[in-house]
Amino acid sequence: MNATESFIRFRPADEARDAARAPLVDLRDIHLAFGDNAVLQGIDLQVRRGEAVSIIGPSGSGKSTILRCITGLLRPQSGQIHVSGTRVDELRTESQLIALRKRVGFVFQQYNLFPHLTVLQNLTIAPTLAGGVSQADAEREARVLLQRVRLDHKENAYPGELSGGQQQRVAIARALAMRPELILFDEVTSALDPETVGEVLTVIRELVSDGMTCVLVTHEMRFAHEVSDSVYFTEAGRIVEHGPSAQVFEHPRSDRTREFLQRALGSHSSNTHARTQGIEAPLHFHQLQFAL
Ligand SMILES: Nc1ncnc2c1ncn2[C@@H]1O[C@H](COP(=O)(O)OP(=O)(O)OP(=O)(O)O)[C@@H](O)[C@H]1O
Repeated sequence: MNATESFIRFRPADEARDAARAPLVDLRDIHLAFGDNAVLQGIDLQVRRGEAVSIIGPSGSGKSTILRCITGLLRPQSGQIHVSGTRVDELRTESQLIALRKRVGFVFQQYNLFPHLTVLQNLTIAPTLAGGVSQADAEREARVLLQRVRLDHKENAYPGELSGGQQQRVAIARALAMRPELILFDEVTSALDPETVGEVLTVIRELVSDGMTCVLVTHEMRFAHEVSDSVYFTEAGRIVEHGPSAQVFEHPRSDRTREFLQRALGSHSSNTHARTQGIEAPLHFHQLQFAL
């Protein structure tokens, strides 16, 4: 695979065959408590390469905690976490955790951009400092990624000069700049004005359709239904239901899932299709490879 292909992240056939055998993310019987608050009580969760997986459920049910375990920010009291062949729950040193986080992108509700750096500098700083990429290559890739999230005209702007949706798209591009194997999205639209939610969802939808492995914690139920290959419904630290998106959303087996979805979909006025009209025509990685 040459540098361009690796950056674009198409999945060759042999990788797809390997992926069918071993999940990229594999959580087995995870237990985690904060003091006497048992937050995760036997979580089993798998994500295959190229899959989009959503974790949905009531507030406080442990969704964000699961993501933080995957990226090594939290260590469970028991259970195993495998990410791309690494036993995350056994990592001990800071350098091991940094190496993991280069491979696992994490986009939060808060954008956490460096306010004193331009958009382009926000994208190049980690690849050049931690990724061993030359400044010229980092800038070239950053510009492609900014085109990818339709912010190429903002490369010299500072985060404070951007809308929330634009800042979140920079945060997604910054995660991509590390060439992660997967990206975790933790309620990335929750803090946005309604009119900018659609532009962020459009970017995520395109990543999913281009084969980026994604784990989404979201309250955007219609979006989760649309983009996910599989869905986990959590309640009180347990997986109550898991299955293909169509099954969980259209034919939930558990009464709790059904009740939750009725409430969430009923009370949520968003219309995914309407909300994704926020930005111009989709631009895909396979188009961008010619720009590299
Ligand atoms: N650092 C922490 N210290 C103590 N308790 C915590 C910590 N982080 C999370 N919790 C608790 O763990 C539980 C699960 O939190 P978590 O954020 O994973 O839920 P969630 O399903 O993502 O909720 P929401 O949808 O509201 O974001 C909650 O009871 C929360 O208060």
